[in-house]
Amino acid sequence: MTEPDTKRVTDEEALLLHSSGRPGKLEISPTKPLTTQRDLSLAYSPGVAVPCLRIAEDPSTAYDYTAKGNIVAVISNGTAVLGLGDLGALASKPVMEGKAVLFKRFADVDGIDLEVDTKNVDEFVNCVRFLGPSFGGINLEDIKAPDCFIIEERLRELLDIPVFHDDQHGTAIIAAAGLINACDITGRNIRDVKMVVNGAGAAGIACAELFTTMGVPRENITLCDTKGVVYRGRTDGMNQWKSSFAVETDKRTLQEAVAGSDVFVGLSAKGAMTPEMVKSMAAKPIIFALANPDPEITPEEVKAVRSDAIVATGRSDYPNQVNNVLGFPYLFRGALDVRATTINEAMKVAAAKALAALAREDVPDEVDAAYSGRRLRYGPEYIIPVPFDPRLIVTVPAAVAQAAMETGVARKPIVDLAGYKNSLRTRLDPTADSLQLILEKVKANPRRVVFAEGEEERTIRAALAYRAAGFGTPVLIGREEVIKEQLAAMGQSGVSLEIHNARISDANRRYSDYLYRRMQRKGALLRDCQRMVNQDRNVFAALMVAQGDAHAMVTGITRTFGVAFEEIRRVIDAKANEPVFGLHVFLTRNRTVLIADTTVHVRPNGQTLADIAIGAAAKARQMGHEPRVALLSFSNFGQHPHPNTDPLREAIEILDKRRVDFEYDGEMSADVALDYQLMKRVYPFCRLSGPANVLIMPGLHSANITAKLLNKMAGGQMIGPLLIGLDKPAQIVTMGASVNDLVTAAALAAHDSLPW
Ligand SMILES: NC(=O)C1=CN([C@@H]2O[C@H](COP(=O)(O)OP(=O)(O)OC[C@H]3O[C@@H](n4cnc5c(N)ncnc54)[C@H](OP(=O)(O)O)[C@@H]3O)[C@@H](O)[C@H]2O)C=CC1
Ligand SMILES: CC(=O)C(=O)O
Ligand SMILES: [Mg+2]
Repeated sequence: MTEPDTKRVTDEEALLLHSSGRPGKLEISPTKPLTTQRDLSLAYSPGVAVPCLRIAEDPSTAYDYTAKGNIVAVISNGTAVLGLGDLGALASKPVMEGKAVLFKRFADVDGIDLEVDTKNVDEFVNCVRFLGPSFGGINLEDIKAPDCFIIEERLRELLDIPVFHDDQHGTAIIAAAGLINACDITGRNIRDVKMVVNGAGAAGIACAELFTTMGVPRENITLCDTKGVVYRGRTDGMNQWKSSFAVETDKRTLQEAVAGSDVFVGLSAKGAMTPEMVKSMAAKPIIFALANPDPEITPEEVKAVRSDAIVATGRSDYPNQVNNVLGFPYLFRGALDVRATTINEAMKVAAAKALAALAREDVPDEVDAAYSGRRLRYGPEYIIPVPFDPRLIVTVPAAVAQAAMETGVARKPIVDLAGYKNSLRTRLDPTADSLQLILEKVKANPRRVVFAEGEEERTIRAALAYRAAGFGTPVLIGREEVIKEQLAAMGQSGVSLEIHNARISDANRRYSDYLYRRMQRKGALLRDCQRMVNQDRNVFAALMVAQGDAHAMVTGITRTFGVAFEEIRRVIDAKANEPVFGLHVFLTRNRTVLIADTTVHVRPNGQTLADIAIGAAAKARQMGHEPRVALLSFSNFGQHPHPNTDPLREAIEILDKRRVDFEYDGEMSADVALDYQLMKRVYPFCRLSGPANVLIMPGLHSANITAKLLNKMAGGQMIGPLLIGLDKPAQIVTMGASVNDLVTAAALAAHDSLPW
């Protein structure tokens, strides 16, 4: 079983993430141009009056003329924040922003968080009720029981959009999916299981309800809370929702209830379950310890006493993550797409069954590879899909939308379900996905990465973050006393890191000899090589990689790219017959573009441009994109013959002769490359079948300027420069790189050291 080896993130890192740049995790961006006076006249007064009047006449047109149909409000009063209790409305905001970004990331739903500062049920209901028309749906979050039951019920009656309490139904759907499969794997019929649900709050009651809908007899469920068993006749700490699960029994404690049971579902608090209780359960017990952030009992504690158990938690660092993140984004995606008036039982059951069925399917290679080290094969350690499975966005919303149509709550039924599934596929950005999968693959195969500029504070922080993220062992080059001083200044004096001081390293002689063998016919004496090994940390770091003492290296914040590159190249060669070049990956919501060569060749000739195109196309494929390569210029297809466009035309001829297996064309200007309608209208002969996603620049001036302008001025995410084509993995960041940039570069270098 995979176990969490360390605390994956430190408190400091979590605070830094939330406070860095624009504080928080969300921003709102316009979808229409607002540049000219005409834009303003259309989007605002007078143009805006027209849709207002249409909506007043026919409210359903709000879905056509406003963003309503894709917005879900994530609303809380902070009375049950995760398992942390009543922290109040404001303190719940990080979780609500978090849920909003998960909506966006996993299902392209625009989530917006609202923290309502009242514990009064009537006030809360009134507030949400009157805000309701603004949204396509309402996701209630972290509201304590029993208030959450009353709030949800009343809002469902008052509003004609889906109102869904995530902690109830999101959790119940995922737990039900896990239960279906755990029963299947242990050979149980869901109708026969004896179950204890510990926690009689929002999540516990809703899970028990959905389990009964799925076939578990009500009398087979024993509900427990802080007062023990919820039995018939109990009066202490009761409410009508608990009463509906009160059973006739002599048992009074969790310990008594659990003895002999098949299933334990914990939705209570850390440590509520003990190893003794686990021992007393039936053969092949099913244990869902779902309290967040710490479960009722850890998988290690369970396995120590019962190796035959199937265990799930709410955490991402153990197998079998039963967490509502697998549910709410996709439930709402499906519901919004058919303009559902509600999310009903049929839609929940459809989602649970779709999740359960997906876990039984063969896992795609890229997901499997990313989680290697874990067994992603249907069985005791894989009863539920993993959150980064790209099939979820297609499978679950489609099942939910279909159920909505079948039960008559879809205001806009989908006619072409296959077309709908295709459109779902395109909602996610494959690069964000593939980057995540790359990082997961490194976590599953941790690597030793040398951080050459080991005395720099940013580097030390990145090294700590690299290790904390589970990517492997960071190795710092520098003087131990200086690094320790830095650590102390950072409040991390007790922390130990592997440090190599080049000057006094045991490997010094071996590295000098190796370097001398490479450089003796390039004018260097042994003593020159010794000096380089002693004094130059990039050379030393590269030697560690070249000599197999580390898997990869990262550098760049103290030297310009050119200097760092030259130092590394003294030690590491290019791959045979491949050019070394720099690549930036620019990600925006609707497209991902790879730009090359942004760092190495100042005036590439035709051959080099063709080689760069081939290398960049291969990288695009590795990142999940089918490459469409454009060789860029100021000129389109011979429009302005000029010596500067000759290498581009030559490159096209070379690619023609080499019969490469990807689409390419040029020379063309950037607007033509990126605007497919313009391309087809003006240059219908162009061989690209869509807008270009790999841009090969004619020279370093334009490439480097483009990458930096986009990074500074455009609203997207830039990854890079990635150094492509070296025989051993090394990455050079820019001098202004952040700690996060360094960690990403180190992880990408680590990934390059893995066999493909
Ligand atoms: N994995 C996932 O996806 C999810 C996990 N959860 C987790 O479930 C837990 C409960 O959340 P939620 O239902 O929203 O909260 P609520 O406040 O609505 O309910 C909490 C319930 O847990 C009971 N409880 C608390 N401590 C214990 C204990 N030591 N032993 C037995 N019962 C206990 C309370 O008992 P009483 O009624 O007597 O006060 C109450 O019934 C949290 O830890 C939360 O993180 C929630 C949603 C999703
Ligand atoms: C996951 C979640 O929603 C919770 O723990 O409250
Ligand atoms: Mg919650």
